[in-house]
Amino acid sequence: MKRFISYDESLTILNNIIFKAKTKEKLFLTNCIGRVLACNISADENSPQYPTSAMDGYAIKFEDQKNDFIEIIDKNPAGCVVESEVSNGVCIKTFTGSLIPNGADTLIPIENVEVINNKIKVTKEVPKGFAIREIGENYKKGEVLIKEGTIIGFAEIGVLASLNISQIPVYCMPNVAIASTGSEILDLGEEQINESQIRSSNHLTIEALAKKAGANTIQMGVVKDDIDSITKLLESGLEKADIVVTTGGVSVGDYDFVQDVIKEKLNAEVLFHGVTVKPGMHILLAKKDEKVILALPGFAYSSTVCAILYLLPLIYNYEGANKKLPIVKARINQDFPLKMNKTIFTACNVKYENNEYSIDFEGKKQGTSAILTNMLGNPALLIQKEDSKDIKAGELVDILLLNELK
Ligand SMILES: Nc1nc2c(c(=O)[nH]1)N[C@H]1C(S)=C(S)[C@@H](COP(=O)(O)OP(=O)(O)OC[C@H]3O[C@@H](n4cnc5c(N)ncnc54)[C@H](O)[C@@H]3O)O[C@H]1N2
Ligand code: MOO
Repeated sequence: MKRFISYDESLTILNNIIFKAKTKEKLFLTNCIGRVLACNISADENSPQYPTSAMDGYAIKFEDQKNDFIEIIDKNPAGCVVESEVSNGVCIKTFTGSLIPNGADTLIPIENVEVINNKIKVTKEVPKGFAIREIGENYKKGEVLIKEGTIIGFAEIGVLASLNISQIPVYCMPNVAIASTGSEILDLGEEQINESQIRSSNHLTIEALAKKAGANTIQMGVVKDDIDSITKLLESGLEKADIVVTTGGVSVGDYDFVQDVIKEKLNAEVLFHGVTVKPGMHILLAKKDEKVILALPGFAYSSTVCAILYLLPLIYNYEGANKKLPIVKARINQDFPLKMNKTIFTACNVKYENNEYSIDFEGKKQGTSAILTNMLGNPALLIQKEDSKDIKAGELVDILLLNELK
């Protein structure tokens, strides 16, 4: 007899899965966007390495601002190293990004001087050290700038480039094998030979989700409801992949063989089979050696919601990413009673206006868990926890933003 566990229990089990030791790969910087850094990155030099000008102006000695005139003895464009030095009574014209010449301790901006016959007269004084970027202002030699486990984004790429680092180690992404089971489902292009057959969407929806999350996907297509085909499919999936995802064949029908194969043919360790969620109550999670099998229900909306709730966190876990599903608060426009004692995920429309998210259900169809079209447009999932109260219009509720996953 199936023992249904709560959504929270299922997440605890999911989050406790330990995959085999993480492997690393070295990639060029811009191929690492969204990936997890596999080492600490420290600065091997100060930035800036030398005092540098932050403005266009004249490098002077601070006390010379009182002088009637300071003589300009040289020009110091960015990218050059000027030989001359600043001493009392003389200055060097210096530009943003140029090194501050030896002897100078202050940069007086162009706007604060009058130039008369190759001399400057200070019209507005500045404090000592003005507009000089000190050694190590940006970072100091030896400072850990980016920690192992960080997700690489634009700022990390820029900092790595400034360190002249072209390749970095990142954790490998999991290989995810995906297949849909069902004697009534047809793969793309397969000929329909009777009216009961439908086109399979699940294997491709899940491939899209997994790919967007960065996983390496292995598409295994569609297999019929027979024990041998499903056994071969799962064995082959487990050989190639770290995570095998199937859809269909996990509920109570005579032809729901996926669960039997997982339990009896593969002797996999079932971590749970049955969760009090809607949709997706028949979901099954199992471990075989260091690999994971996620068997999702066949209905298109169910399998998609479950892939979001369970497969994406498995991918984040595998790559060591401290990532969470995008769950935020939103204001709901209507009463929404809790229809059953389960954690329920209902498709809604979301918009962001006046600094808050709001949701409505306009155009959303009601019916079975087959309605994938409810996820088109600007969708989110309203989350009602199983122990929660009926929702009243105008309240703040939890929603999962689906377009963030697209
Ligand atoms: N007596 C009961 N019947 C059902 C129960 C139950 O508790 N008692 N649970 C229902 C719920 S809830 C779900 S969800 C489904 C799950 O069943 P399976 O995982 O075994 O899925 P299938 O029966 O294979 O398919 C269900 C449905 O989805 C369509 N389907 C299947 N694969 C695909 C695909 N790749 N792409 C698109 N659509 C697909 C399939 O034709 C069926 O209509 O069981 C309920 N029944
Ligand atoms: O488990 Mo089903 O997905 O609730 O319709």
